[in-house]
Amino acid sequence: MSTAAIVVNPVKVDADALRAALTAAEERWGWEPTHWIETTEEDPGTGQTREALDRGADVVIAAGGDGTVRTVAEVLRGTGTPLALLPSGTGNLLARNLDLTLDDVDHALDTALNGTDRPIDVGVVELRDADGDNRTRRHAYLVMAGLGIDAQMIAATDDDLKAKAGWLAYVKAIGKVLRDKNELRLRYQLDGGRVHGMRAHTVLIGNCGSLPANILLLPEAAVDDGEFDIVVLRPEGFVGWVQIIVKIFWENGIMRRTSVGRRLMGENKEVRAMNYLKGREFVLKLSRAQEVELDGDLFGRASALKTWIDPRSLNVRVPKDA
Ligand SMILES: Nc1ncnc2c1ncn2[C@@H]1O[C@H](COP(=O)(O)OP(=O)(O)OP(=O)(O)O)[C@@H](O)[C@H]1O
Repeated sequence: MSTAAIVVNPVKVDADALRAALTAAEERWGWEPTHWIETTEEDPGTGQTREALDRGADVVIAAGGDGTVRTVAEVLRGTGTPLALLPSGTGNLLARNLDLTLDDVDHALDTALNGTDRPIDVGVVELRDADGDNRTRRHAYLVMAGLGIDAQMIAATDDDLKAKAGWLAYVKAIGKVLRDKNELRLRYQLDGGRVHGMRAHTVLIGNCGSLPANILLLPEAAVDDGEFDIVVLRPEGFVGWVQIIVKIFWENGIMRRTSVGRRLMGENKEVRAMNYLKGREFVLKLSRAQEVELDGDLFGRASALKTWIDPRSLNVRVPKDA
């Protein structure tokens, strides 16, 4: 008989309801009782996932928000043991990008115990700390890494508003962050090529296309194409920001439905304030240290980073009919 382990963030999950649903799913599919392991503030999932692997779990279910999913995935990367998702945060970035059920616990558990495995790419990043002693920290991310305004936006986003208003909270945060002047000078190298220098406000490195707030910013990014899609935002002045916001709303179909939107976008959908790059390895050096964001959580300040794709290194459970 097979056994699952579930890594639960008890702050995010109704434990009694989940235990009952788990027992029913185990009975439906003939699985042994699931190992129930809770995260703590100090260890948000690393030790728990290692314990699940040590116990020989056939699948590890992450029950929590994007931070919990990222932490569990970081440990499962390269092991072959599949990750199943029981979305319970506000973002659910990976589940959205994989078109998984967001609000049906029984369906999510059926997928965990009786789904099929889909290999996806994982982003790996080495962050060089800002304090100059050249220490590096290595992390994995599933959806995106960001720095510049993106990370500041996450820091400035009010959690209550995020819960109530979804992506509107980010629009408010963009306004707040833009009041600071914070252009970065950066040097980057893509796939070992020439070193480029540029000024920018934000760099987003995407493994999937949908960002927090469920906004599609990187329409071509696919989770298993072995490549990142990178977008560098370098707007000049107010018009540049308007162009970017219009472009994002255009890609999401919001602007396309209005005549104002069609007029603003015009015939030519190229926006000079946005640069798109594609590659497997990206090295970035910054003129001053910046807060870095991985899958929507902040990871401290870094003055340089190197990131690469670990292709198809994580199995994710998806429904058999997906
Ligand atoms: N037992 C616990 N008690 C208090 N805090 C916890 C506990 N377990 C985990 N945490 C904290 O929860 C955070 C992770 O939350 P998680 O990613 O599950 O949800 P979230 O960030 O609200 O998700 P989303 O961004 O999708 O809304 C970590 O900061 C971690 O320290």
